[in-house]
Amino acid sequence: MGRKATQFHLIDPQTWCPVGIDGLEDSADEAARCEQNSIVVAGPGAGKTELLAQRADYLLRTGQCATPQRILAISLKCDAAKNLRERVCERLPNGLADRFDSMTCDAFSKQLVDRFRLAVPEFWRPEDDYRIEFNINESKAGNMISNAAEILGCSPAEQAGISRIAWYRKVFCQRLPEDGTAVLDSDAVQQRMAATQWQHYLRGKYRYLNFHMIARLAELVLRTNPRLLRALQMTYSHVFLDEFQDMTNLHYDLLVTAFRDSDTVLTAVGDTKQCIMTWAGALAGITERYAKEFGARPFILRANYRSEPELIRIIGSLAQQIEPDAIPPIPGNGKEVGEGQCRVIEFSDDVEEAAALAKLLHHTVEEEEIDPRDICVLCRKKVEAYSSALVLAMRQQTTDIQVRDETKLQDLLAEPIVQTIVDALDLATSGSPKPDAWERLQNTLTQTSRSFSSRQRRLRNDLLSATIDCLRSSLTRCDPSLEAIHTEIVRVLEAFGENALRNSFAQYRQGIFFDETVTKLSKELAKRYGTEETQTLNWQEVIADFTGVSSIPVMTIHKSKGLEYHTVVFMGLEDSAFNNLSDPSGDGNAFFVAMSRAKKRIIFTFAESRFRRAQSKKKVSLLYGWLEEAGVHVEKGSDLNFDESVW
Ligand SMILES: Nc1ncnc2c1ncn2[C@@H]1O[C@H](COP(=O)(O)OP(=O)(O)OP(=O)(O)O)[C@@H](O)[C@H]1O
Repeated sequence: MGRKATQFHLIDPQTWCPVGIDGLEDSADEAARCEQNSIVVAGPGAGKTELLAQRADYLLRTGQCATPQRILAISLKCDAAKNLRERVCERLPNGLADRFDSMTCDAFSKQLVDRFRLAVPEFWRPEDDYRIEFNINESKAGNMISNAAEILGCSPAEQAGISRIAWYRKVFCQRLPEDGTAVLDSDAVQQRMAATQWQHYLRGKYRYLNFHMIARLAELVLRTNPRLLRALQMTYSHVFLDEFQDMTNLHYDLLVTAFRDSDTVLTAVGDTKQCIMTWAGALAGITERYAKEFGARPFILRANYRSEPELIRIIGSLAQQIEPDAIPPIPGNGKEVGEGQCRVIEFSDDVEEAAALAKLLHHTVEEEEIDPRDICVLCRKKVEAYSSALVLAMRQQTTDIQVRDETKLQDLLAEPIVQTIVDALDLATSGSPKPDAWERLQNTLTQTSRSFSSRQRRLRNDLLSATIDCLRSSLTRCDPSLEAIHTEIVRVLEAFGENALRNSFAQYRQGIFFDETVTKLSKELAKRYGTEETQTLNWQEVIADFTGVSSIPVMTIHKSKGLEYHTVVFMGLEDSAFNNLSDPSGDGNAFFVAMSRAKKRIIFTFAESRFRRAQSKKKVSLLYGWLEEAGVHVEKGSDLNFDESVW
């Protein structure tokens, strides 16, 4: 079953052509082969992620990225990094795909800090047992100031005039000076408090860091260690930056230190209209700044390969509302006219809305035979609350298809060890062959045994096959207890070697994230297998329920970035769902992201009463106006006729 090591013959750049698609539009083809820093700006569905996957193929197959050099792809979210890695692995054989590292900005920063912790200047050096704490954030700045003031013995007057958010941003989002001791001695009280609070987190009783701090430490370790910096630049001949428009100043600063003025070639792709991270510090005007500071060659793509022509027309109209000089997209498949549907439906309340949507979704799956995973329900926020009535209404349909809040599991499902464990359980309990699962396990085996001899690799492969055989019988007898399920999971981890897994994936090298992930997975599986009312004692059902193969995902717009679906339903085009329409670059862009996830169909809903409260459309009239301008008018839910096809 194992794969043979394969020799690759490099191909001539002239003879390379895109893999798995008919072709690239001219400027995308040029960008895929470009030998200098570049910035590719394109609308939704233009194939920006696809272009990166094709460029990886080009660079590795033609030897432009020559052994032992590697490509580093940086995304903002785990599932985007996973999506890009999968697209590359689908195209390239193992020996080449191995040299493609796809990770989030946070994972990249953390990997640098963990691997080179001892090279961090002493004042800022974290202990090796630090933990990640998401609770260290701007909203806690007041507590941090009080804590630092208490340690320093500052008077209330000294704390009084400090603006909390500005202080937080200064302390945790600006470059660290190499010598922190000097800051502790400085006259500036805010700086002293900052250095004191850093020390509190680095050396206090509990050692916690957040990802802002980690990004800063990563930048510092590169800035203060030229040999390390050089090694990084020599390792990565090419760097890809996906969803560049959402990059924060922290991440941008890290990039500047890491790769500006080096031979590493950077390719950034992005779309300013999809920038929805302003709240998280996305850098205004980042594309212009990058183009200037990195001397990047610009490319503009016009095609939209995702959506049907009617939707592309509406997306083009919205794009021009957001950016008046936006270039209208053109259908990538050459279709001039075709399907595509955008509707806005107004309901009297959320119960009527849920009943109608349940019928529509049921119809889409059963009659149109659309895979539930190719449908998505979006909310601006509070997924659980917005979808609760729909969840109930779906349960009343005569179908197994359910909707489920994907926000809770999306990150867990994107974890490589979770995929590995689930694949092993699936292979052991399925009655049919699962070539994809086996292939993924083999890839993990390759990744975790890079430093092994071929004999050791063979042994590992045999151990994996034996583990799956063993699971086949042990799982059927497994007790419905958390401990018993955890034991089965540990068997899978042992087949790869826990240390080998930890060392192969940056996020698991340090701290407790590996153990936390395994525990979370055990709990999720146990919950479904047998410890609650929903127990099944049937592993295939447990796996299907956990991975959600037959459920329609509900998620926030933020989580849907980079994804695409046949049908998208956006629930709640209402004032209470949107906070910030006075600045259309926030909520307006989010609305644009939602609109552009659909391949064939998007429905927006409004409920006059939701959560038993009257809803209004005053602030969102901007968005209704954009739709109206594009020729999309509001329909009444009560006019829908479910006896005929409502589509
Ligand atoms: N050259 C191409 N030929 C055919 N299909 C393509 C091509 N490029 C991309 N696609 C397909 O179009 C869809 C959108 O591509 P992709 O996700 O790469 O776009 P994107 O620009 O990253 O989108 P977004 O920014 O909206 O998330 C995908 O299904 C992809 O497989």
